[in-house]
Amino acid sequence: MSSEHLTHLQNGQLGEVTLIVGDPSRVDLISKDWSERHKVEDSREFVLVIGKYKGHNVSICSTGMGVGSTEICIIELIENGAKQIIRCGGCGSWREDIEPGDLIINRAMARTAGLMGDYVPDNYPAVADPILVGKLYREAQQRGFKVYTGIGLTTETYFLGQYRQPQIEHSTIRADDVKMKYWQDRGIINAEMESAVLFILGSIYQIPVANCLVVHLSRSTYRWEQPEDYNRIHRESAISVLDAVLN
Ligand SMILES: O=P(O)(O)O[C@H]1O[C@H](CO)[C@@H](O)[C@H]1O
Ligand SMILES: O=c1cc[nH]c(=O)[nH]1
Repeated sequence: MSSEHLTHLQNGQLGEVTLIVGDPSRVDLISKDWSERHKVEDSREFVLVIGKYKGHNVSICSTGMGVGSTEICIIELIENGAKQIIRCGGCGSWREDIEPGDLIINRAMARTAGLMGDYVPDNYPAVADPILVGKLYREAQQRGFKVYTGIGLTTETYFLGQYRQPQIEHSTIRADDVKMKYWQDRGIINAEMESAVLFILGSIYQIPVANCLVVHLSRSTYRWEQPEDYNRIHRESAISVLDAVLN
Protein backbone atom coordinates (compact mmCIF):
# COMPACT_ATOMS: atom_id res chain seq x y z
CA MET A 1 0.00 0.00 0.00
CA SER A 2 1.39 3.43 -0.92
CA SER A 3 1.18 6.45 1.37
CA GLU A 4 -1.34 9.21 0.68
CA HIS A 5 1.05 12.12 0.01
CA LEU A 6 4.48 10.58 -0.63
CA THR A 7 2.75 8.42 -3.21
CA HIS A 8 5.84 7.43 -5.20
CA LEU A 9 7.89 6.33 -2.19
CA GLN A 10 8.22 2.58 -1.72
CA ASN A 11 8.80 0.90 1.59
CA GLY A 12 12.52 0.26 2.11
CA GLN A 13 13.74 2.95 -0.33
CA LEU A 14 14.81 5.42 2.38
CA GLY A 15 18.44 5.49 3.46
CA GLU A 16 20.32 4.94 6.72
CA VAL A 17 19.35 8.49 7.64
CA THR A 18 16.61 10.78 6.34
CA LEU A 19 17.08 14.54 6.62
CA ILE A 20 14.01 16.75 6.71
CA VAL A 21 14.05 20.46 5.83
CA GLY A 22 11.28 23.06 5.82
CA ASP A 23 12.07 24.76 2.53
CA PRO A 24 11.71 22.54 -0.60
CA SER A 25 14.57 24.41 -2.33
CA ARG A 26 16.92 23.22 0.43
CA VAL A 27 16.50 19.62 -0.80
CA ASP A 28 18.45 20.29 -4.02
CA LEU A 29 20.91 22.56 -2.22
CA ILE A 30 21.88 19.82 0.25
CA SER A 31 21.70 16.80 -2.07
CA LYS A 32 23.20 18.23 -5.27
CA ASP A 33 26.61 16.54 -4.81
CA TRP A 34 25.29 13.14 -3.71
CA SER A 35 25.90 10.25 -6.09
CA GLU A 36 23.04 8.22 -7.58
CA ARG A 37 20.65 11.04 -6.82
CA HIS A 38 16.99 10.26 -7.59
CA LYS A 39 13.98 12.57 -7.06
CA VAL A 40 11.20 10.29 -5.83
CA GLU A 41 8.55 12.89 -5.04
CA ASP A 42 7.78 16.49 -6.00
CA SER A 43 4.27 17.26 -4.85
CA ARG A 44 2.92 20.28 -2.89
CA GLU A 45 5.58 21.08 -0.24
CA PHE A 46 7.06 17.57 -0.37
CA VAL A 47 10.24 17.15 -2.41
CA LEU A 48 11.96 13.84 -1.67
CA VAL A 49 15.38 12.76 -2.96
CA ILE A 50 17.16 9.48 -2.28
CA GLY A 51 20.81 8.95 -3.10
CA LYS A 52 24.24 8.02 -1.86
CA TYR A 53 26.57 10.09 0.29
CA LYS A 54 30.12 8.72 0.73
CA GLY A 55 28.81 5.25 -0.19
CA HIS A 56 25.87 5.34 2.24
CA ASN A 57 22.20 5.30 1.22
CA VAL A 58 20.65 8.55 2.44
CA SER A 59 17.47 10.53 1.81
CA ILE A 60 16.12 14.04 2.24
CA CYS A 61 12.55 15.36 2.20
CA SER A 62 10.99 18.82 2.66
CA THR A 63 8.16 19.21 5.15
CA GLY A 64 6.89 22.71 4.38
CA MET A 65 6.24 25.00 7.36
CA GLY A 66 4.43 24.09 10.54
CA VAL A 67 2.71 21.21 12.27
CA GLY A 68 0.19 20.00 9.67
CA SER A 69 2.44 19.23 6.71
CA THR A 70 5.30 18.13 8.99
CA GLU A 71 3.12 15.52 10.70
CA ILE A 72 2.05 14.13 7.30
CA CYS A 73 5.63 14.00 6.06
CA ILE A 74 7.11 12.34 9.15
CA ILE A 75 4.31 9.78 9.51
CA GLU A 76 4.64 8.76 5.86
CA LEU A 77 8.44 8.56 6.13
CA ILE A 78 8.08 6.26 9.15
CA GLU A 79 5.38 4.21 7.38
CA ASN A 80 7.95 3.65 4.65
CA GLY A 81 10.74 2.50 6.95
CA ALA A 82 12.69 5.66 7.89
CA LYS A 83 15.45 4.49 10.25
CA GLN A 84 16.39 7.83 11.79
CA ILE A 85 15.24 11.37 10.97
CA ILE A 86 17.13 14.62 11.50
CA ARG A 87 15.63 18.05 10.88
CA CYS A 88 18.10 20.43 9.16
CA GLY A 89 16.05 23.58 9.63
CA GLY A 90 16.13 27.24 10.48
CA CYS A 91 15.15 29.09 13.65
CA GLY A 92 15.21 32.42 15.46
CA SER A 93 17.63 32.86 18.35
CA TRP A 94 16.06 34.04 21.60
CA ARG A 95 19.37 34.42 23.47
CA GLU A 96 21.51 37.51 22.95
CA ASP A 97 24.85 35.74 22.52
CA ILE A 98 23.55 33.27 19.87
CA GLU A 99 23.91 34.98 16.51
CA PRO A 100 22.69 34.56 12.92
CA GLY A 101 24.71 31.79 11.23
CA ASP A 102 25.35 29.89 14.50
CA LEU A 103 23.96 26.36 14.96
CA ILE A 104 21.52 25.10 17.59
CA ILE A 105 21.04 21.40 18.33
CA ASN A 106 18.04 21.17 20.65
CA ARG A 107 17.93 18.45 23.29
CA ALA A 108 14.23 19.14 23.92
CA MET A 109 11.42 21.43 22.83
CA ALA A 110 8.72 23.23 24.77
CA ARG A 111 5.65 23.77 22.63
CA THR A 112 2.45 25.74 22.16
CA ALA A 113 -0.26 24.24 24.39
CA GLY A 114 -2.24 21.59 22.54
CA LEU A 115 0.36 21.10 19.81
CA MET A 116 0.35 17.34 18.99
CA GLY A 117 -2.57 16.89 21.42
CA ASP A 118 -4.10 14.32 19.06
CA TYR A 119 -1.12 12.05 19.81
CA VAL A 120 -0.01 12.82 23.37
CA PRO A 121 -1.05 15.02 26.31
CA ASP A 122 0.76 18.33 26.90
CA ASN A 123 2.82 16.82 29.73
CA TYR A 124 4.43 14.26 27.37
CA PRO A 125 8.02 15.42 26.70
CA ALA A 126 9.32 16.42 23.26
CA VAL A 127 12.92 15.20 23.41
CA ALA A 128 15.63 14.39 20.90
CA ASP A 129 17.64 11.15 20.94
CA PRO A 130 20.54 11.97 23.33
CA ILE A 131 23.06 9.84 21.44
CA LEU A 132 22.32 11.66 18.18
CA VAL A 133 22.48 15.03 19.95
CA GLY A 134 25.96 14.17 21.27
CA LYS A 135 27.21 13.06 17.85
CA LEU A 136 25.82 16.11 16.02
CA TYR A 137 27.16 18.52 18.64
CA ARG A 138 30.70 17.07 18.66
CA GLU A 139 30.99 16.98 14.85
CA ALA A 140 29.73 20.57 14.47
CA GLN A 141 32.14 21.78 17.13
CA GLN A 142 35.10 19.99 15.52
CA ARG A 143 34.25 21.69 12.22
CA GLY A 144 34.48 25.11 13.84
CA PHE A 145 30.79 26.01 13.97
CA LYS A 146 29.61 28.09 16.90
CA VAL A 147 27.13 25.48 18.14
CA TYR A 148 24.77 25.55 21.11
CA THR A 149 22.48 23.01 22.74
CA GLY A 150 19.49 23.65 24.98
CA ILE A 151 15.71 23.75 25.03
CA GLY A 152 13.83 25.45 22.18
CA LEU A 153 10.20 26.33 21.53
CA THR A 154 8.08 24.89 18.70
CA THR A 155 5.11 27.13 17.94
CA GLU A 156 1.98 26.60 15.93
CA THR A 157 2.08 30.13 14.50
CA TYR A 158 4.94 32.37 13.30
CA PHE A 159 3.62 35.81 14.28
CA LEU A 160 1.70 35.93 17.57
CA GLY A 161 2.90 32.42 18.52
CA GLN A 162 6.47 33.73 18.49
CA TYR A 163 5.43 37.13 19.92
CA ARG A 164 6.13 38.89 16.62
CA GLN A 165 4.05 41.96 15.69
CA PRO A 166 2.14 41.74 12.36
CA GLN A 167 2.52 45.05 10.48
CA ILE A 168 -1.23 45.58 10.00
CA GLU A 169 -1.92 49.23 10.74
CA HIS A 170 -5.70 49.10 11.16
CA SER A 171 -5.49 46.43 13.89
CA THR A 172 -4.87 47.00 17.61
CA ILE A 173 -3.89 43.37 18.25
CA ARG A 174 -0.47 43.35 19.91
CA ALA A 175 2.16 40.61 20.30
CA ASP A 176 2.80 39.85 23.98
CA ASP A 177 6.46 40.69 24.84
CA VAL A 178 5.87 39.63 28.45
CA LYS A 179 5.13 36.06 27.38
CA MET A 180 8.31 35.97 25.28
CA LYS A 181 10.31 37.04 28.31
CA TYR A 182 8.52 34.35 30.35
CA TRP A 183 10.04 31.67 28.06
CA GLN A 184 13.44 33.38 27.91
CA ASP A 185 13.58 33.51 31.73
CA ARG A 186 13.05 29.74 31.69
CA GLY A 187 16.03 29.08 29.41
CA ILE A 188 14.38 28.85 25.98
CA ILE A 189 17.14 29.63 23.48
CA ASN A 190 15.33 29.51 20.10
CA ALA A 191 11.99 29.16 18.33
CA GLU A 192 10.80 27.40 15.19
CA MET A 193 7.78 25.44 13.97
CA GLU A 194 8.52 21.72 13.46
CA SER A 195 10.98 20.10 15.88
CA ALA A 196 8.51 19.15 18.64
CA VAL A 197 6.44 17.27 16.05
CA LEU A 198 9.52 15.28 15.06
CA PHE A 199 10.66 14.67 18.64
CA ILE A 200 7.24 13.39 19.77
CA LEU A 201 6.70 11.15 16.73
CA GLY A 202 10.24 9.79 17.11
CA SER A 203 9.53 8.88 20.74
CA ILE A 204 6.14 7.26 20.19
CA TYR A 205 7.17 5.32 17.05
CA GLN A 206 10.61 4.58 18.52
CA ILE A 207 13.10 5.83 15.97
CA PRO A 208 16.08 8.10 16.77
CA VAL A 209 15.42 11.75 15.87
CA ALA A 210 17.22 15.09 16.36
CA ASN A 211 17.58 18.54 14.85
CA CYS A 212 20.41 20.80 13.71
CA LEU A 213 19.13 24.34 13.14
CA VAL A 214 20.81 27.30 11.49
CA VAL A 215 20.01 30.57 13.25
CA HIS A 216 18.30 32.71 10.58
CA LEU A 217 17.78 35.75 12.77
CA SER A 218 18.40 37.09 16.25
CA ARG A 219 15.29 38.23 18.12
CA SER A 220 17.52 40.46 20.28
CA THR A 221 19.06 42.48 17.46
CA TYR A 222 16.65 41.64 14.61
CA ARG A 223 19.74 40.91 12.53
CA TRP A 224 19.17 38.25 9.80
CA GLU A 225 21.68 35.79 8.48
CA GLN A 226 23.26 37.35 5.37
CA PRO A 227 21.73 35.94 2.15
CA GLU A 228 25.20 35.11 0.76
CA ASP A 229 25.93 32.96 3.85
CA TYR A 230 22.53 31.25 4.01
CA ASN A 231 23.08 28.52 1.40
CA ARG A 232 26.69 27.87 2.39
CA ILE A 233 25.85 27.40 6.09
CA HIS A 234 22.86 25.16 5.34
CA ARG A 235 25.00 22.98 3.07
CA GLU A 236 27.97 22.78 5.45
CA SER A 237 25.78 22.02 8.47
CA ALA A 238 23.95 19.24 6.59
CA ILE A 239 27.32 17.71 5.64
CA SER A 240 28.33 17.91 9.29
CA VAL A 241 25.09 16.10 10.25
CA LEU A 242 25.62 13.31 7.70
CA ASP A 243 29.27 12.79 8.68
CA ALA A 244 28.32 12.73 12.37
CA VAL A 245 25.69 10.05 11.86
CA LEU A 246 27.31 7.87 9.19
CA ASN A 247 30.96 7.71 10.40
O1 LIG B 1 13.70 27.11 7.60
P1 LIG B 1 12.69 26.07 8.03
O2 LIG B 1 13.29 24.71 8.11
O3 LIG B 1 11.43 26.11 7.21
O4 LIG B 1 12.28 26.46 9.53
C1 LIG B 1 11.79 27.68 10.00
O5 LIG B 1 11.44 28.64 9.02
C2 LIG B 1 10.02 28.69 8.81
C3 LIG B 1 9.50 30.06 9.15
O6 LIG B 1 10.14 31.04 8.40
C4 LIG B 1 9.44 27.61 9.72
O7 LIG B 1 9.27 26.42 9.00
C5 LIG B 1 10.49 27.51 10.78
O8 LIG B 1 10.47 26.34 11.55
O1 LIG C 1 12.34 33.58 14.18
C1 LIG C 1 12.23 32.62 13.41
C2 LIG C 1 13.12 32.40 12.34
C3 LIG C 1 12.92 31.32 11.53
N1 LIG C 1 11.88 30.48 11.78
C4 LIG C 1 11.03 30.68 12.80
O2 LIG C 1 10.08 29.91 13.00
N2 LIG C 1 11.22 31.75 13.59
